[in-house]
Amino acid sequence: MATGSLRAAAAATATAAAPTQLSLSSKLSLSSKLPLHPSFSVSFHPRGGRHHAAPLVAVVRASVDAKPTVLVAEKLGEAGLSLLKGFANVDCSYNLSPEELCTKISLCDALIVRSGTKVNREVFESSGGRLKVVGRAGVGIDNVDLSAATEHGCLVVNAPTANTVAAAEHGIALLAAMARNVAQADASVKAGKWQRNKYVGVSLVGKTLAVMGFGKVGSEVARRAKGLGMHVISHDPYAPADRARAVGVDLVGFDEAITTADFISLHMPLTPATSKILNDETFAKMKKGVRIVNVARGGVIDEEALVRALDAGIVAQAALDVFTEEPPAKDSKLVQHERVTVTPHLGASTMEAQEGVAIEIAEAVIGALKGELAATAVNAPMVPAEVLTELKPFVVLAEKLGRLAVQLVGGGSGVKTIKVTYASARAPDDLDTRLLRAMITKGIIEPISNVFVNLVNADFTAKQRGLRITEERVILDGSPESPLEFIQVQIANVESRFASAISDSGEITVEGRVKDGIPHLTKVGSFEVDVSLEGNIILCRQVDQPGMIGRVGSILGEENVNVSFMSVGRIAPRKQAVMAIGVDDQPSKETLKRIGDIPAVEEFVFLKL
Ligand SMILES: NC(=O)c1ccc[n+]([C@@H]2O[C@H](COP(=O)([O-])OP(=O)(O)OC[C@H]3O[C@@H](n4cnc5c(N)ncnc54)[C@H](O)[C@@H]3O)[C@@H](O)[C@H]2O)c1
Ligand SMILES: O=C(O)[C@H](O)COP(=O)(O)O
Repeated sequence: MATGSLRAAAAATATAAAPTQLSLSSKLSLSSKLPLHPSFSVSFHPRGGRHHAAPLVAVVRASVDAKPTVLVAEKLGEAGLSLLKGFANVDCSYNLSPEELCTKISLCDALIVRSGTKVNREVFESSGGRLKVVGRAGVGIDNVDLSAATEHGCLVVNAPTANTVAAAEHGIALLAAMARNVAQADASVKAGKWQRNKYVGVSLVGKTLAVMGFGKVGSEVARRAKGLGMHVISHDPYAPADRARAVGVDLVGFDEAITTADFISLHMPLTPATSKILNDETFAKMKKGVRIVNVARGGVIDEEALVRALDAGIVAQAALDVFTEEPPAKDSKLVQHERVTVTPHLGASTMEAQEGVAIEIAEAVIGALKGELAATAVNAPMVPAEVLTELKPFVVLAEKLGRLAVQLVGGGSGVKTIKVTYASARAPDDLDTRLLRAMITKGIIEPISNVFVNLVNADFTAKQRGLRITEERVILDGSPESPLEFIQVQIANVESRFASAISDSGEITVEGRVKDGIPHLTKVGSFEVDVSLEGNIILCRQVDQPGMIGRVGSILGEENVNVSFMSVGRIAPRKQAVMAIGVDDQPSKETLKRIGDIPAVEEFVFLKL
């Protein structure tokens, strides 16, 4: 095999149907050079973030001559708007009907929404591939169809931190207001009444509060409730117990939480698992007289069941900021219920939070449009920023190897099985290959389709096209300074336009390395070559004999085709050899014919990078 002694071969195998969600769109790409789509280029900039891991994002940079257009479909803070205006054409169109949104979206590169706009599949389909980023100016992304976004290669980013405190404060406000009947008493006084006995409340101190979902908002609510003298427990199957313990909160099971609580405050996302998690069955288990606060999502409560539980006296009171349908029907029994306090989804609505969210989302959207990594990507895999930095040249290598391998396929058997081998001195779990796999997929699919592949949609697209990509690790001896020694891409069960590209084991095989930061092709079939992967490549198989390099070189020179690199790999002197020639320009058909006509040339192929 290639350089480096093998300590052990073969490790983890993965397929294209990997756990991350990935998909595609036009004019989105990951490579630093995109000859097919010259108006967009992409770069990788590791960006430190609040999180230890920065996501790998399919990102785009608009060309200098074309300012991107950002549609802001819901009210956004001024600070965010002015950031956006410094970079893009900004169209603030609020209260669009679904039809109007679908019409406008085909003219937009990015869309910014809050929770009031449904970004459904139709929106992505209507964008005609132009929409590259959806920015959710807030946390919950349940109004964005993530599968459709992924399938269309559209990145979704959110603003997950700037409204946390506002939501927690609103939860506490509702908790206290509910316990002391503030809203009902206020309405009563304004109606000219003075009902001091009717609005006797309950105290919070010493009561048990169950925080359902110990994430950003839930933990802030817990901290504040502790300050009010409440006994706080929490249910969150995914939260680390030590983080809860640090706040003085015990994590408990779902049933324990709902059966022991005097107050239940909901702070989990709306997912299939949490949908209607409070229902007839669970209300029946609660303490009689329990009080419920919901500043998460309306859908986590079965609202009809809540009305029944209120009427049955199981639930004494509820305070709700969010509803299954927003706005709820005017005659909603729940909203009109005497013991229910409601607000119109105001959790994030403080001046401070809205300015913060606007800046957070504007930065994320601009960053994504510029080709930077988005720290808040929702539908792209997460890989630590430092890993991205060191993988950058291998990312380019990976795409180019994919591009070369697929162009070597001939006949009509169809590409189905791709094997990628990563040779590295790193331990298997110390090399994240998702980005590399995505780029190989891009390299393989783009030359043979009109599909544009990026990190968001690579695995999805591969799966859709029935490509089976297996990954194998070769563990090399030596210094693990560099993340990778070489990458080998093999396409099995196919014929080749260039028979010499078929290795002894029967697959089209190309292998490459990074030398001084530049990707090189170092093996074709069983032939060792060395040509930098820049420009385009001519591969020639000939009988090894003096003067061949000169003859081919002079034909290219006469036709004004600039040669950047040449290398010959041979089995033995005077036997067959493969010459790899890097050329800056695309040679004309006549030029290629002249090369093919050289008597010693047995086969040749021109490959675009
Ligand atoms: N009303 C508002 O204006 C407003 C403002 C901000 C956030 N929110 C909503 O509040 C919720 C929480 O936001 P966040 O920023 O804290 O999110 P987060 O992701 O930081 O926290 C959510 C927590 O819920 C937990 N969780 C997931 N499934 C669960 C389950 N089945 N049972 C219990 N816990 C579960 C997760 O482990 C996580 O710790 C979201 O629904 C968000 O949309 C509403
Ligand atoms: O998920 C969120 O961030 C909150 O529900 C806020 O939604 P909003 O941006 O529509 O106020």
